[in-house]
Amino acid sequence: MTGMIHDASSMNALLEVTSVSVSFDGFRAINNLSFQIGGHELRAIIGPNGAGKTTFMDIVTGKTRPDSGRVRFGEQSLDLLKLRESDIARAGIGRKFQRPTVFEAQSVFDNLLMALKKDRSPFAVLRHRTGAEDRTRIEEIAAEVGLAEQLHRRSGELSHGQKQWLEIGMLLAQDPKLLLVDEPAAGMTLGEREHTTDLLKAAARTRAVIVVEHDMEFVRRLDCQVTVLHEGSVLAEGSLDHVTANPDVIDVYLGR
Ligand SMILES: Nc1ncnc2c1ncn2[C@@H]1O[C@H](COP(=O)(O)OP(=O)(O)OP(=O)(O)O)[C@@H](O)[C@H]1O
Repeated sequence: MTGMIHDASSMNALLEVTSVSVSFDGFRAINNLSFQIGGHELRAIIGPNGAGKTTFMDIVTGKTRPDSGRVRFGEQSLDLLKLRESDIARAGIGRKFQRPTVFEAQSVFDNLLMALKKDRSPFAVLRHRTGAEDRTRIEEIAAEVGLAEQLHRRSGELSHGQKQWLEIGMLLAQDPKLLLVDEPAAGMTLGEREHTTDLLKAAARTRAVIVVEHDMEFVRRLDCQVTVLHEGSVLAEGSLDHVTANPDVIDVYLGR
């Protein structure tokens, strides 16, 4: 039965990581890791410090090359290990780092416009007159991330949470098929966290979203499948209740 479930999911997988390992100075940060995610899925990745969460994202985005294993992406089953970081981004994988990197001197609108036009040269963006289509798309994205009322504010004036949403909006402007988000709840107020969960859930209706997060309450609110990493491998997978009831998970992660 397990085999059948595995085959069925692998047919629909957007990202398929198979038996990947990487060592740094003889230390195995990722150890025979396999992982899959479907096209319209929200997934949380949790695990203690040093479990390999960041290294996993580095491998998927092409920042780190594994020593062995396979990483396939998309309908054409692209071999990501053959692509450069920039080509992987262009193939549809967006990554949000913990610290927001918006252009603070520019308005929210201009930040979104720049993200929308990212594939064009900077000169083309400068010469380009914002058409009605761009304007509509920017307004849609702003509404989606909860910044519809802030479009003409300078980004530097936004709260920490709003800057994070703007950056998620900038990634959405690129229309990625897979979005990787690193600890989005860090430093946010309760209200901001709630809005962030809604936003990520909505984004995952039309794409795959992987959220790496330490905050269990936040993960609970995401209400999605959870993958627990430990020592560079998948220790458990399933609903949050399922994985937190797993004795191995309790031992290595929650029991500390
Ligand atoms: N470039 C590197 N050189 C040497 N060791 C590394 C390197 N990158 C990661 N490591 C080691 O690999 C292990 C996994 O690290 P990683 O940052 O992926 O874990 P993590 O789960 O993201 O941890 P955290 O929750 O603390 O961010 C750690 O022991 C780390 O020290």
